[in-house]
Amino acid sequence: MEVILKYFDDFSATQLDQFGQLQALYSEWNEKINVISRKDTDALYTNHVLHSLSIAAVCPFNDGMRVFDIGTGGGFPGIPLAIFYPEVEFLLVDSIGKKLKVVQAVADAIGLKNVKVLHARVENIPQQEFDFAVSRAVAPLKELWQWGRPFIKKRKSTTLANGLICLKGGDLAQEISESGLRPSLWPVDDIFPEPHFKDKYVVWVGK
Ligand SMILES: C[S@@+](CC[C@H](N)C(=O)[O-])C[C@H]1O[C@@H](n2cnc3c(N)ncnc32)[C@H](O)[C@@H]1O
Repeated sequence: MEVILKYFDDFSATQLDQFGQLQALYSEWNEKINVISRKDTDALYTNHVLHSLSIAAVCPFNDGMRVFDIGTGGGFPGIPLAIFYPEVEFLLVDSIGKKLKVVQAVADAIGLKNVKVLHARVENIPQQEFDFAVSRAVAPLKELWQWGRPFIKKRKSTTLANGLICLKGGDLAQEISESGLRPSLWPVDDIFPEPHFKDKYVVWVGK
């Protein structure tokens, strides 16, 4: 938990309590349903919570926005972002129902009111409007954009135009070239200088 307080110092008591409960909740649930690598549960706050919050550091969301998380798995980046932005509405989508059971249980346990989960392949979700799609470790950029784009309202409502913000690692040159897109990239270790974030990027594509 200390690692997130190194970088953010204005959380409310509710947010501190919610972030603080994640360790025990994910340790308990991960024993039953594997949603994060077992070796990672000890590093939950760096590898999962802070990593998710790099999206908030790059692109501040406004109150009232709607954001969907493509392939949220156990709730990343959606759950940390929903704690961070209590006035933003989040839809967390995954095709594996048992993972969403964990997400719903965590959201209920910490009293998150701005999160809904949807068990579906993202290609099949009913048409609706969002300001941003977020995603981590799900699919190549080309596919993420094909899936997310139809749902995103075209407008500039914050410092970046509405679009897709995803977390990716490694050498992205080929993936970007195959996508035919011109995304902007921010190295996560420029935002949060922690060794775990070497070669990890926040990637934004605007609509
Ligand atoms: C490697 S996991 C990453 C989970 C989470 N985003 C994280 O970073 O911890 C990929 C997740 O994407 C989901 N997924 C893959 N393709 C999907 C699709 N087309 N629609 C919905 N979920 C999908 C999988 O079920 C899986 O839970």
